[in-house]
Amino acid sequence: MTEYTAGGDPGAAKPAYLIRGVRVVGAAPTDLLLAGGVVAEVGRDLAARGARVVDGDGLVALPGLVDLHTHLREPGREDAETVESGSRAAALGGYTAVCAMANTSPVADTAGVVEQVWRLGREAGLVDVQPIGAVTVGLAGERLAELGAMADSAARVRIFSDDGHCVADPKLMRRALEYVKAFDGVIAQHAEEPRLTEGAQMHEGEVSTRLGLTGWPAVAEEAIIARDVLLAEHVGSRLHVCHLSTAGSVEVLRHAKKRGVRVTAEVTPHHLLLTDERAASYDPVFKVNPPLRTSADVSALREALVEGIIDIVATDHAPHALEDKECEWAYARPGMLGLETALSVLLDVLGERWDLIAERMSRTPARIAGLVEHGRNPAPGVPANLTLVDPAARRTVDPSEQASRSRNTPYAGLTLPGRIVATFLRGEPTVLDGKAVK
Ligand SMILES: NC(=O)N[C@@H](CC(=O)O)C(=O)O
Ligand SMILES: [Zn+2]
Ligand SMILES: [Zn+2]
Repeated sequence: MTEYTAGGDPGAAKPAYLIRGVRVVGAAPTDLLLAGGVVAEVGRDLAARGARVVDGDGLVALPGLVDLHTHLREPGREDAETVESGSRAAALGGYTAVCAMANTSPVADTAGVVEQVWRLGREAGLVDVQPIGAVTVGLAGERLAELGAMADSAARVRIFSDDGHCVADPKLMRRALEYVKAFDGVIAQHAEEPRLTEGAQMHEGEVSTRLGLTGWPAVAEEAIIARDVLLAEHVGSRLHVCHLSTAGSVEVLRHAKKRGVRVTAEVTPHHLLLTDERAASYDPVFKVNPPLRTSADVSALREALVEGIIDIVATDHAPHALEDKECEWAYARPGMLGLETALSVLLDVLGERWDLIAERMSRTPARIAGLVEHGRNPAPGVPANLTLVDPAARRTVDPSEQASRSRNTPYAGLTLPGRIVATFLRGEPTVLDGKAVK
C-alpha cells in the first residue's frame, strides 16, 4: 500500500485524493489516485492511506473542460464579472482552463494588460486563465496591436482576437495572420461584415420580418469566413472562427477543410439549442451576437459538431450587468452566460456521448490553445485536471444561483441533465459536492 499523507508542516505535501469507482471515458469503472498534482495511479481497488476519498459511483470522469471563448470583464466591468467570479463559474461548470477575451476596458492589447489578467487568474487559483490578446489597438480595427510583446510576455499569448468586433479590413487581417505564424499563433475571428449588420437586432428572416426588427443576415458571417479561409490559405496561417452560427458557414468550412486550410471553428451551446423564435418574447436575454438562428441552422450546427467540421464547443460566456440587459430590446447589450450550463446543454443536445464531449469540450480546445496540461484523459503522470459529472442528476436553472456576477442566462427555468459534482485543478479540488471550494 502506498502511503500518501497530508504532511505535518504547512506548505508541505497537499492532501491526496482517491476517487473510487468512477467511469473514465471509454473504460470500466476504476479508482483514480491524485497526488502531487498529477494522476498518480489508475486501477481497481487502490488503497492509499491518508488520501481523502471521493465516491465516484455513478459518476463519469472527464478531462477538465477548456473554454476557448470567455468574457471575464476585468479590468473595467467588475460589476458584471471579475476574473475571480468568472473563474468560479467556470470551475462549477467543470472547466479547468478558460481563455479570456480581450474586449475589456482597457482593452487587452498590451503586454501589461494581458499580464494583469493572467496574474489575477493565478491569484484566484480556480481555473487556468489564459489571456487572449487583441488583434488591433483598442479593437478599433486600424493598427495592429503589439502581438509579439504579448506573445513574449509572462502570459504567453497565442490566441489573438478583436472579438465583439470583426477584423473587417482584409489587409490588416492578412498582416495579423502573417505576424502570428512566427510563434504558431492563431487569429480568432468574430465573423461579421459590419456593413451588412448596421442596426441589426436579430437574425434576418421570417421572424425578424414579423417582429419588425432589423435583421442580421447569415451572409454577413459567411462572407467573412469565406474571405478569411482564403486569406489563411494564401499565407499558410492558422485561423479560428468564433461562434459559427449558420448552415452556410458550415458549408464554407467544409470546403476549406477539404482544401487543407488550417482552420478550426467553434459553436456555442446556445446556438446548438435555441432559435430566433425566442426573440418573439422581446426578452433581451435572448439578444446575442451572432444572433440565434433558425431550426435548420441549429440542425446543421449539431451535425457539423458531431462530424467534426466544427471542432469545438466554446461558451462565449458574456456576462452583462442588469442595466445593460433589463431594458428595451434595441438598447440591450448582446451576450449570454454560458460557463455554468454548457455541459448540461451539450448532454441535452448530444446525449451521453462522453468521448465526443471530451473531444469537443476539452481535448481539442486545449490543443488549439496550446494548453498542454489540459485536455488529457486521466492516466498515470498526467496533470490531474479533471471533472466528475453525475449524468443521472437533473437540475432546473435558477439565475440567482449562478456564481457569475451577472444573471443573463437564457436557460432560466429550464430543466437540464447532468450536474458537475467535483472539479480538480492540478489535483486540488476547486469544486466538491457541487460547491465551490473557495
Ligand atoms: N457574444 C455577444 O453577444 N457579446 C460578446 C461579444 C462577442 O462575443 O461578440 C460580449 O462581449 O458581450
Ligand atoms: Zn464575438
Ligand atoms: Zn465573445
